[in-house]
Amino acid sequence: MEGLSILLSTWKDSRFLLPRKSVTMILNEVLRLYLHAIPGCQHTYKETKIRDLTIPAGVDITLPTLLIHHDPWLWGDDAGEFKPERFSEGVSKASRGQQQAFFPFGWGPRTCMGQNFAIMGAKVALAILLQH
Ligand code: HEM
Repeated sequence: MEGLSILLSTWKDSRFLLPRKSVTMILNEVLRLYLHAIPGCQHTYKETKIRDLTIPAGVDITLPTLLIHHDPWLWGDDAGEFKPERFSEGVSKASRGQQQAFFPFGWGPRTCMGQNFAIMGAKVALAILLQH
């Protein structure tokens, strides 16, 4: 699967060619603003240290993805607006250098296993929508 640009390039009218980078920007912005997935929840089975933070055993930990994805300090005063162009120079530039502020699929060893499958499905859906 070569992504939306290939799918649409089979269409004769070049007005509908959407660069692959733009597709990524659009999907990133959708995942940033409208993520309704329940954030991953992890559990400490023993006392756990993360730098200078000590978390006792038996704690459920989750991150407020939606709040972080909407934080004006990270994303700017237009954090609530749909602006795919904010991702034109990558995630880091869009989020004041805080690459880890964007985590629609979680992070680390328990990151979403279906991430690539989900993105591919979204690209196909977008292509079908645009074709019609
Ligand atoms: C846009 C769509 C999706 C989003 C936003 C999403 C998001 C997430 C998030 C936030 C987690 C938790 C990660 C963590 O605990 O740090 C997760 C886990 C997981 N996701 Fe997804 N997901 C999506 C689609 C899918 C699809 C399509 C599949 C399967 C085909 C899938 C399979 C899984 C599995 C198996 C896990 C558990 C991984 C583990 O605990 O090791 N996800 N997903």
